[in-house]
Amino acid sequence: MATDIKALRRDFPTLAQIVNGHPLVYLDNAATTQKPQPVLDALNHYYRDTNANVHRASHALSGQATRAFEQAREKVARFIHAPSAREIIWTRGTTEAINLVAFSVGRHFLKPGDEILLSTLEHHANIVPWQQAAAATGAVLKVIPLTDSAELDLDAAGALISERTKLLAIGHVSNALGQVNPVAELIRLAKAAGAVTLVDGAQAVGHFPVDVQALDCDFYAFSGHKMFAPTGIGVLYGRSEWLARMPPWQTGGEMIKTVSFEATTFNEPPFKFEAGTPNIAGAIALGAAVDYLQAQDRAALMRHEDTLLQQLLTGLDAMADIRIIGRPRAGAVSFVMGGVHPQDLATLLDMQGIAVRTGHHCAMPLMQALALPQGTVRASLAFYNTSDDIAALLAGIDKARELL
Ligand SMILES: Cc1ncc(COP(=O)(O)O)c(CN[C@@H]2CONC2=O)c1O
Repeated sequence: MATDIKALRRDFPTLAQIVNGHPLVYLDNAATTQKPQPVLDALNHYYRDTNANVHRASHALSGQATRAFEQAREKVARFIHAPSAREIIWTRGTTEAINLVAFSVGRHFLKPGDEILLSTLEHHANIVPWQQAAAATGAVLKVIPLTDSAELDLDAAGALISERTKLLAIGHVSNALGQVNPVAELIRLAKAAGAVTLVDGAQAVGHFPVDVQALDCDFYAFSGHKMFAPTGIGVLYGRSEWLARMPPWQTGGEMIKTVSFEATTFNEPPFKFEAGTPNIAGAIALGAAVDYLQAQDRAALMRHEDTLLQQLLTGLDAMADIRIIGRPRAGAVSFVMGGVHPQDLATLLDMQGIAVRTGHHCAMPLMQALALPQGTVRASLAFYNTSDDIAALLAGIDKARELL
């Protein structure tokens, strides 16, 4: 049965807008995705019907809120095939998830001379926390270079991995170039050297199924707002053996067992890592986003997205003044138009109702490596985009060219 994309689009109210006198063509999904009505309803239902704080329930509303909150955790565990919901920690997003590991693993277990292995493709959220951990511990960063086609150089990665490699932090999908990294192979190589492995999955979970057990990573981080859920809620999956060893990174209420002025004992994971009142509505709505995705034929949606990607790549390739950067395979396509500042092109596209992103995409080291000081124009897809959206973008570029 073909997936009816036009019917799915009706689930996303924001897509029906008119922008600058034109129907919205939303191609900035790598920045944040739109939210389906069931996710919006879940937010509203919590605040309208079951609003209460969670855990330590002493009344009916709090019991309902706690059950919904913990059911959402169970849903996320199943969504990424984690062995247990106890390995699912709610965070504000990918950035906070990575900071948690950089603090509770990096700063507590790294020693002078230890090596943290990153890649040139990383988002700042998967660079700066490790830089801070290295500065605090005397560990050093090692960076996997790019090939001539701007892809991660797996051979170079193998040569960089040694007994000094104590932590690998790698993006699953590049937010800037839409490249899918060989994370399973990198994890295998790093684990063989005895390293801890973290995957930044921000740009993966909204596009294809993720299986943390198949990947065999120790940590997997992602944001709800990249997978059709609200902002301010994200997930850190952590292998239970590591969560048991890690000290808490924020302290206060919820994350304790006992407190006295003499000493404090901490709660068990995941609660040890969830200090204070959590984003209850966000977590429940993330659970609703998981339900929504799992009710779809995700293989069909992936085929649809890939068809759109090929349509876009073919159209851009046919333009003599457009250069596609890298080899995009999921979500995002970055390109430059000869001699035109990316923002100038994006502004002319916005005037036609077409939303794209420009600049360094929080990947300054990547732009430096690619000698793109002005960054790129990035169009990024989701399953609710259509062939008409791609055609509108390509026509919009042609029209912008006439105005430049
Ligand atoms: C690969 C990757 N890692 C980490 C993050 C940080 O996520 P949070 O902001 O949710 O913590 C992002 C955000 N993507 C940025 C946000 O806007 N445009 C982007 O490409 C990302 O794409």
